[in-house]
Amino acid sequence: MGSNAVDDLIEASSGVHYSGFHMEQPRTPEIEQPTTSIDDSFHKQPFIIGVAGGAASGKTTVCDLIIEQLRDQRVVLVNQDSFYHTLTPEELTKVHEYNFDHPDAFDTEKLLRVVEELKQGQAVDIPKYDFKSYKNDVFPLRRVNPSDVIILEGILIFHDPRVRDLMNMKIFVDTDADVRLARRIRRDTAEKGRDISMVLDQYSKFVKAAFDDFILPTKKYADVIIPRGGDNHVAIDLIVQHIRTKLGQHDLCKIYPNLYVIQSTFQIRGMHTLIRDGHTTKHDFVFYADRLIRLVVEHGLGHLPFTEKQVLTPTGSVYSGVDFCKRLCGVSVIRSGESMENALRACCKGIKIGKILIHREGDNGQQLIYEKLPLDIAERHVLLLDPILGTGNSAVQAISLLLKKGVPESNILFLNLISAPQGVHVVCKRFPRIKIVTSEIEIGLNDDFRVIPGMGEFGDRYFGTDED
Ligand SMILES: Nc1ncnc2c1ncn2[C@@H]1O[C@H](COP(=O)(O)OP(=O)(O)O)[C@@H](O)[C@H]1O
Ligand SMILES: Nc1ccn([C@@H]2O[C@H](COP(=O)(O)O)[C@@H](O)[C@H]2O)c(=O)n1
Ligand SMILES: [Mg+2]
Repeated sequence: MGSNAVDDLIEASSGVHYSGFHMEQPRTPEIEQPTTSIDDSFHKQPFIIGVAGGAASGKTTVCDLIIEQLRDQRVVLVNQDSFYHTLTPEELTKVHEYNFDHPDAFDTEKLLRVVEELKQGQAVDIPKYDFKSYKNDVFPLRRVNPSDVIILEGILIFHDPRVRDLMNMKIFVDTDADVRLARRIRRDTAEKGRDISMVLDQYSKFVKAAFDDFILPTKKYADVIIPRGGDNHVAIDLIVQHIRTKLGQHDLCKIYPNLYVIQSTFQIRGMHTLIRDGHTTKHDFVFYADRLIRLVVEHGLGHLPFTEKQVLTPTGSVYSGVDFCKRLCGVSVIRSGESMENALRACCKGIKIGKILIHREGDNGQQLIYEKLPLDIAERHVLLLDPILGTGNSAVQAISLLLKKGVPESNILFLNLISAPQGVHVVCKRFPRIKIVTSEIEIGLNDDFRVIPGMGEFGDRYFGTDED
């Protein structure tokens, strides 16, 4: 990847470009401080999949199977059929001469507008097409919300390069012509109110030729070709696995391989929704923060080294497993980091936990006030605990202290609940060998260097010091 591409990625992943922002720099009035505002332009880009193939090849069936397997993701299916032009009264009188398999039969400009809006994070109204009346203005329109995954499906969805360019993954469903025709006869007679002779007539006049002239030539654009459509479970499993991997990756993970964002699920989103809600009670805040912390800790422990170990089970069989890394310690950044200690203790019996207190002076200065660390910390893997990574200033102080105590950089795992891109850049650039495990990446920082959207003062909400 060229340096320009990396810069572009950094800029995109930060929401705002902080080219003039350095942690050591005093905040001088003459330097205009960048502001990250929660504007509509920032949102995670959806993963867009295109599914093409001949009519009745099994495209919709394949899409349904992908959606079913991606059940904990927000997925929306957009059919190219919805963008058929409504026939004029004149065209309606000669409907048997109309070629529904030609690229001009579709309103591709409208399709592009709709997908662009969804990409921008806006809800859209999609027309509903009626195969019996040949109209696409059937009310009510289909309301579609922005989603993590958008699937664009249709016979000619790879035809227009502008639509193709929107796609992160292209799938071509490859089914023999005789199977397609047989399925088409069954489907169109059962569902579209046509008789066999009409279906065969349309097939020989338009469908077969259009497949050879327009659909088959787009097969070369596919990343994955699925023979046997919905019957090909191996292909569908592999596709779903790939989508999951891509969805779990924040853009920042592509820049910093040591940044790990735990894979989002509706459960995780739900817990975040609760702890971010300013109206959530202290009791609920603690409950859901604890659940999330436990997930982050468990995920973090997965990055520790292990040794292979075999044990004898009560049945007398050998089980080949692994032995946990024993030389561990936690270090919490007082005060918020202390909220993560219980989860660490619950996972690692008898773990030693040290403490660091860093005082924030104004918005920039960070001063180390107190430290109490195990004497043999240099021989241990350290799980550094702080629920929020904001500017990265405290993290840099804490990590610098651990390094001074002789802890190898690669033995430090920094665990937090939320990370601002600015903090990630600061920490990962300065300490490229430490690992950061977090549950969500934030939009950025506001004028006061507070994480947004954030969740307010974590320590106050967790320990109840914001209540009367
Ligand atoms: N593997 C399959 N075996 C049998 N019938 C199938 C299979 N895949 C799809 N069908 C049937 O064939 C018809 C066309 O499938 P569909 O998925 O709607 O294709 P497309 O969206 O490509 O037109 C549907 O009636 C569907 O139920
Ligand atoms: N009024 C219409 C519109 C389209 N068709 C046929 O539908 C096929 C595409 O839909 P798939 O779900 O099979 O991809 C295409 O072959 C058109 O001929 C139609 O018959 N009537
Ligand atoms: Mg279909």
